[in-house]
Amino acid sequence: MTEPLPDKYISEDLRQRVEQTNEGTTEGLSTDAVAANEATGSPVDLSQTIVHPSSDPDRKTILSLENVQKLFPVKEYSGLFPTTLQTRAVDGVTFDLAAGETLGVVGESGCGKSTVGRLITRLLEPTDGKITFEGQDITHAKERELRPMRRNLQLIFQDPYGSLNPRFTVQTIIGTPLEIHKIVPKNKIKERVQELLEVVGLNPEHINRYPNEFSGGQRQRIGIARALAVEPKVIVADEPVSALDVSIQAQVMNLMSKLRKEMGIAFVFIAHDLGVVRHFSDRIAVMYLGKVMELGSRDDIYGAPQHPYTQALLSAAPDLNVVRGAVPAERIRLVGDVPSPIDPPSGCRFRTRCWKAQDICAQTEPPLENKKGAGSGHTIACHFPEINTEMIADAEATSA
Ligand SMILES: Nc1ncnc2c1ncn2[C@@H]1O[C@H](COP(=O)(O)OP(=O)(O)OP(=O)(O)O)[C@@H](O)[C@H]1O
Repeated sequence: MTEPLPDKYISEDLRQRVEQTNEGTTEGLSTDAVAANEATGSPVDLSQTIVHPSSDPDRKTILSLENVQKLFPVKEYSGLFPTTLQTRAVDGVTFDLAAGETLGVVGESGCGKSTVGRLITRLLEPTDGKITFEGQDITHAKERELRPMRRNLQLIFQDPYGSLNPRFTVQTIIGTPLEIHKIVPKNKIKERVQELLEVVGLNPEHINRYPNEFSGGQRQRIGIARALAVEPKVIVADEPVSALDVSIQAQVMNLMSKLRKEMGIAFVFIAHDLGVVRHFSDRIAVMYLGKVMELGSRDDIYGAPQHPYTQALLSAAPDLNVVRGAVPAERIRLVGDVPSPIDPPSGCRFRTRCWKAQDICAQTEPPLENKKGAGSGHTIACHFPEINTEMIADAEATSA
């Protein structure tokens, strides 16, 4: 059974923040749902408890990206002299994140998900666009200005092996951020590290162990404890469970679900697996070749997806049991490879693999906007979106 975190784990600052974050929310994540699923080891089913802050005007925006772009210079050696080209890793991404909300970011390998994560945490500086955190423009903030903000913008890495320094003990790994950000007095650091180990389900007596003395799942828990230590407002989790065994994945996901509610943390959850994202996210952004193709609530994306690319991704994952009529009964098979981000197609980037593409798709880039039949806050970048007519018919029949 998952108990709520004891009072000692939560500072007064954090408690007030959690109360503010949860104010005006219809319902939060049920820890019972987490507990029930922990017993079976399966991922959490949030179907009855999900919160959609996007449709909740009381939730305040904590982070926003406006038309953010990141170009990486790459050298090409085709002629006598190398030419410098640009990889358009992220090319005009816009979204907001509300306090306490979880936004899932999905898409195939190379679509720019990790780059978005690194831009948000300002490990990378955007080439263009604007990033705002709590109303403050941090797009080009220098390291000195970023330092106080780093506490609030934490990153959990994909690789639990490479992300922990093998020469440091757990006490140093988790204790250093506590010391740098002066979270607790120096003489209380050890005690606090032990509390954090308990919070993430590790033995506090293992405080003097080194990373190589833990399993992959345990190391990821250490990474989570390190991120939690500074009581952040936003955590970017970049494929946090993809390197773990399936049974361990469920445990780590359940732990993060519990913590995000009880500590009021907003998450940007990056994954290529639509199944993992579904269980963890309030809203989902589907990316393709550096762009967001579709953005909507969990119900929008899994119940009434309108972008052909989202439909193709869902259609390739029959285990997801999406809503009837949400995707064509016959599996959609995407042909061809993802084009190079150095020279993406004109107009709609997905058009070279899209079965609905017409001339306009090569000429005009479709904006990410609300379309007919889509709920409020559900935006789609497509000239020919698919509408779930069965769902609309059902809704009309119910209201008649
Ligand atoms: N430092 C870099 N220099 C040059 N190109 C880069 C750099 N980092 C990323 N890229 C390129 O930018 C594009 C997006 O990369 P990114 O890692 O963000 O994708 P991703 O969706 O996270 O992929 P994956 O799921 O495989 O991690 C890729 O084409 C990648 O090769």
